[in-house]
Amino acid sequence: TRSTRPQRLLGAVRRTATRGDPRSVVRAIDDFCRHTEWAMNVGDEKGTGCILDSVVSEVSPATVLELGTYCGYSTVRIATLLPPGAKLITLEFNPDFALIARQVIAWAGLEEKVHLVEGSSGDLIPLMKEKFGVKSFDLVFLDHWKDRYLPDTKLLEECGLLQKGSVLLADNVICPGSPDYLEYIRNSPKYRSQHFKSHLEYTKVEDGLEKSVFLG
Ligand SMILES: Cn1cnc(CNC(=O)c2cc(-c3ccc(F)cc3)cc(O)c2O)c1
Ligand SMILES: [Mg+2]
Repeated sequence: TRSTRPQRLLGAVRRTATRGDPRSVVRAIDDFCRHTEWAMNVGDEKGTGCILDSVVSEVSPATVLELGTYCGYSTVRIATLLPPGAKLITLEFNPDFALIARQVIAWAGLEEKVHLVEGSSGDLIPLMKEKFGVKSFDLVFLDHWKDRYLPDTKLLEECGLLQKGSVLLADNVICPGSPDYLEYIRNSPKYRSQHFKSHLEYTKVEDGLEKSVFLG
């Protein structure tokens, strides 16, 4: 049967990226998605040097939560920039995506820094403290189902997983969009938000990321 897009993306990584070199893995996926087949990776405009990379470097987080692994592109981008000893927990609901992402993360040589957990964010977030020994997250990257951004943010608050200064960075707040999340986070006295205009990965379609600092 025909391969899936994530399988073809993994093939491109294996063919063109150097094992153990995360930058070459990111470049291989960007090249594949720009020239061969689009895929919903945050991409090199919202990723490269501008927003995602600069926020990660600025926060220099000890603990990161990523919601929505997909093929592991942003997982590799973020993990590459983490200080020694830092941990990234990434949640993926789709087992097929998770299987590909594990191989992409392994090819990049980042298994030590990344803990990929399969399951729904709604089920897993309440387990972060007891099962994963997390006190709180310094950075949360939201990139999963857009209608889960708001409920999962409220869940993170309720579970005491955000502390003063924790940063939430949400992809796709314009396209596909997450209007209820934007409405909440921009009007809540518990957050200070900033919008970074950009484009949908590998296209000219308007998109953007929302960076929100939890004020405690
Ligand atoms: C199935 N699934 C598993 N994970 C998810 C969560 N991610 C998205 O939905 C997502 C979608 C798009 C997008 C798709 C089609 C289109 F025309 C325009 C935008 C872009 C992104 O960056 C995304 O993160 C969906
Ligand atoms: Mg996205």
